[in-house]
Amino acid sequence: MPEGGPNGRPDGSLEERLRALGERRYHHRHPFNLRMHEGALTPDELRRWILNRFHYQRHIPVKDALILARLGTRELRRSWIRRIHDHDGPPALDGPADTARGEAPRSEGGIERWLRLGEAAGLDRDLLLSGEGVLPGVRMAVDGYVNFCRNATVLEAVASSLTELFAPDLMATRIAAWERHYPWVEPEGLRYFQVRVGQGRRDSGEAMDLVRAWCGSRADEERVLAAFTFKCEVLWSLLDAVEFAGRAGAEVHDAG
Ligand SMILES: O=C(O)c1cc(C(=O)O)c2c(n1)C(=O)C(=O)c1cc(C(=O)O)[nH]c1-2
Repeated sequence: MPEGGPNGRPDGSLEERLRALGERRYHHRHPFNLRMHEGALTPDELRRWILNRFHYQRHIPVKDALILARLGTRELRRSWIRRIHDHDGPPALDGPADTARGEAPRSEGGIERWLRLGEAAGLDRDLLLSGEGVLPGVRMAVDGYVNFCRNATVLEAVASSLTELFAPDLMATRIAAWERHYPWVEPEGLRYFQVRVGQGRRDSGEAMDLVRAWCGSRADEERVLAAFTFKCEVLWSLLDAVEFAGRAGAEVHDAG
C-alpha cells in the first residue's frame, strides 16, 4: 500500500490535470450520451442502455470489495465499505433470515433503484437480473474494470474511480433531459440518479483526498492519470457497444 503524506506540490495541480483530461475523455462527450440529452434516442435504445448499464452497476460493489480487501487500515476499510452498502443496500442485520427465502432483500440500495429504473422504462427486473441481452463489448469493458481493480496498485484502483468527479453534473443533465424528452419513463425511475448525485460528490471527494495523500512522486501522478484515462475508456467502450448495437445486428444481442 502506498505511504501517505503530502507531496509537496500545490494541491490543485493533480485535480486540475484530471479535470482537464476528463473534459476531453469522459463519456459526457460520447455521441450516445449527446443523443440521449437531445432527446433523440428511441425507447428501444434507452432500454438497451438501461439493461447494459445494469451489468456495470452490479459489478461496482464487486470491484469495491476487491479494493476494500487491499486497504491497509480499519479506518480506510470502514469508510470504503460504505460504497458496497450504497449499491447492495444496508447490511442484513437479521442475517441469513433475510435471504433464507432465496430472494435478495428489497431494502433500498443502488442496485435495487436501478432495477426500478428498468421497471419505470418497461423492463422486467427478472430480465435485468438474468443478464440476457448484455452486449459482448459491455461484458469486456466491465471485466476490464473489475480486473483492473484486482490487479493494479491500490493507488491506481482508487484513482480509476475518480471519473466520478464528473458523474454528478452528467447525472443532473440526464435527469433534466429525461424529464423533458422521455416522459414515458415513470418519474420514480429517476431516483437512482437523484440519490447518486450526492453519493458521487462525496465518493469522488474521498477518493481525491486519498489519491492526493498517496501520491509521493511525479511518477505516481502519472499512474493516477493513466488509471483515470483507462476508466474513461471503459465507460466510452461501454457506450460504443450500446451505440453500435442500435445500428447493426441488434436482433442478435438485443433483449427485446
Ligand atoms: O451514469 C454515469 O455516467 C455514471 C458514471 C460513473 C463513473 O464515472 O464512473 C459511475 C456511475 N454513473 C454510477 O452510478 C456509480 O455508481 C459509479 C461508481 C463508480 C466507481 O467507479 O466507483 N463510478 C460510477
